[in-house]
Amino acid sequence: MEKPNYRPFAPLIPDEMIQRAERLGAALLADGMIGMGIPFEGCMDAQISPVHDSMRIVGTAYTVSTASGDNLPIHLAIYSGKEGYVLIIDGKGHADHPYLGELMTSATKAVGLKGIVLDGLVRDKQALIELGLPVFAKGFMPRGPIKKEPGEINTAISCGGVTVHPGDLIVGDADGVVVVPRDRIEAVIEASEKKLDYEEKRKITIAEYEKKRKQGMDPGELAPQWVKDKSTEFGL
Ligand SMILES: O=C([O-])CC(=O)C(=O)O
Ligand SMILES: [Mg+2]
Repeated sequence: MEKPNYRPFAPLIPDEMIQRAERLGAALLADGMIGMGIPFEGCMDAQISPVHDSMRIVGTAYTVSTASGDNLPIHLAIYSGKEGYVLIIDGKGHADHPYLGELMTSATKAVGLKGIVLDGLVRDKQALIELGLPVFAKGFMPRGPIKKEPGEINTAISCGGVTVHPGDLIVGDADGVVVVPRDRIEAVIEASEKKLDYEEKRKITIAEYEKKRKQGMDPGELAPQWVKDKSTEFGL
């Protein structure tokens, strides 16, 4: 029998980059990908959402490919999992069975993996919330999974409409999941940090405007420069 396509782990993304990405979150990283030619700014399909809004994940991609509700490859990937990686599962959007639940998520947590992103369904929702390990999926179903084929591990996959290579940066939070290609991480983080500076300044301007207005003072202008430029362009 032909050996399954199981590849070695990509190196972990350095801690310094992980910490910078943690401060940014999914939306700012998606902004950082604007204009870089990365399809859909690396954003997975909106149906892939956290089991609980408080769940946040930042880590290095460890990929699995499977289909038709078959969770055998996911079991095999979990038990050879390593600390610091995020399990990214291409479940082909299968909607007739869930792929995993409480036991597999506890095992994922036990081996030190940072969480799970799955293009498919899960079960045991309440237990997953209590476990607290970040799990991102397309929804829930109580039915049992299937166990059949070995699938693939650590190959390039598609998850939520985005290509994911082992070693890519994965960031998920209440807004959804973004994938930053490995060779673009530094450039994307730098662009996202610039956007964060802009947003922090903008929040101060908005708060000052509100305070002055409430105190009966002239609050000045609220529209940012780019809106004023657009207004001029349209003769407003
Ligand atoms: O039974 C399974 O394979 C999936 C599941 O519910 C669990 O991981 O708890
Ligand atoms: Mg279960």
